[in-house]
Amino acid sequence: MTGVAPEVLSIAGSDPSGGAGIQADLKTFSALGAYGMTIITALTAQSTRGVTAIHPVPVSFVREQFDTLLEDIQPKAAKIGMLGSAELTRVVSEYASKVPNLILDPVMVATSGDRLLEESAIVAVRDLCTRVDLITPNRYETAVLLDTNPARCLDELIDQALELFEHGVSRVLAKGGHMETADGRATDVFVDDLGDVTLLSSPRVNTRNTHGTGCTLSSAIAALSPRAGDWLTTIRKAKAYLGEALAAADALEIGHGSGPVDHFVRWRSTADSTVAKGLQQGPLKPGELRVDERVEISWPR
Ligand SMILES: Nc1ncnc2c1ncn2[C@@H]1O[C@H](COP(=O)(O)OP(=O)(O)OP(=O)(O)O)[C@@H](O)[C@H]1O
Ligand SMILES: Cc1ncc(CO)c(N)n1
Repeated sequence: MTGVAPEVLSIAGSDPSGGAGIQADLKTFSALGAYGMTIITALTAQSTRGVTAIHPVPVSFVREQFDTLLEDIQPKAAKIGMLGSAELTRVVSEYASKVPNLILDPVMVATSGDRLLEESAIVAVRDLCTRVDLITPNRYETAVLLDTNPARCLDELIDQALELFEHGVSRVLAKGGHMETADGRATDVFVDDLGDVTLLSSPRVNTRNTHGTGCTLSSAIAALSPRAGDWLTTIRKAKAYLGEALAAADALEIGHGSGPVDHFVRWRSTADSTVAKGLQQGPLKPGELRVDERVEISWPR
């Protein structure tokens, strides 16, 4: 049965501050018109300032969540975020073949610098990378997956993304959010299933409020993948959405650390003329709110 909103699943950890993890994923799914569902792998005690504790969900209960959900609902796409441990990574791997359009964000460290994946889980994460349709590692995660040093420039990031592809990963989006480039842009490297490389570059938003950008991007790709067409188009649309959410992040004023992006920027800028006006008049030029292109969905529906 196909309804008005594709069923999209987030397999991830909880962030009580609402900017990353399953909370960010559900907001992103909703903002982009998908029907969001979750399988929770871990609870974190976390704020915009950092992570103070992690409480993993028992492996048997993660299995129970999968079995119960999949008996009833077939997701049209899913994203995998925080896994925490090797055992949880292996359990999620068992279910990888049951979900189409599967995206793995190999979360290792939070924006605050706190570890979210045990060192001993890396081998299992490498194996999971070869069982999904797309992986979205940042510069640091790309290096850990390859057991090498983080790329110092775009050329090195391209080489590393291609190396992951050669190791049997279907598609790679190596994110350059953490890399300083001379042109001051945020550039990601996409390697498609034929090994062809496309650079996706967007204006760098000058903000410290980047908590959950990685979660938001992988969720946006999942939310759009059942409808947007090919992977490159889907990723472009997801980056466009994230660019707008990032550009509006400062206006949210949430927390005292690295705050979240504004997942509902599109709703706000159409529904609330005061915010729309603020966005136009803020430090950003209006044209910079658009990254590559807009997603062709109207909101509110
Ligand atoms: N300041 C910025 N301006 C514009 N785009 C950005 C900025 N920072 C990150 N991005 C983009 O956001 C996406 C996420 O990239 P990033 O490298 O920050 O991922 P991440 O480290 O996994 O995120 P997180 O901080 O949530 O763990 C990428 O597409 C990247 O290019
Ligand atoms: C639960 C969770 N998942 C992922 C991230 C990465 O941003 C985070 N900070 N928290």
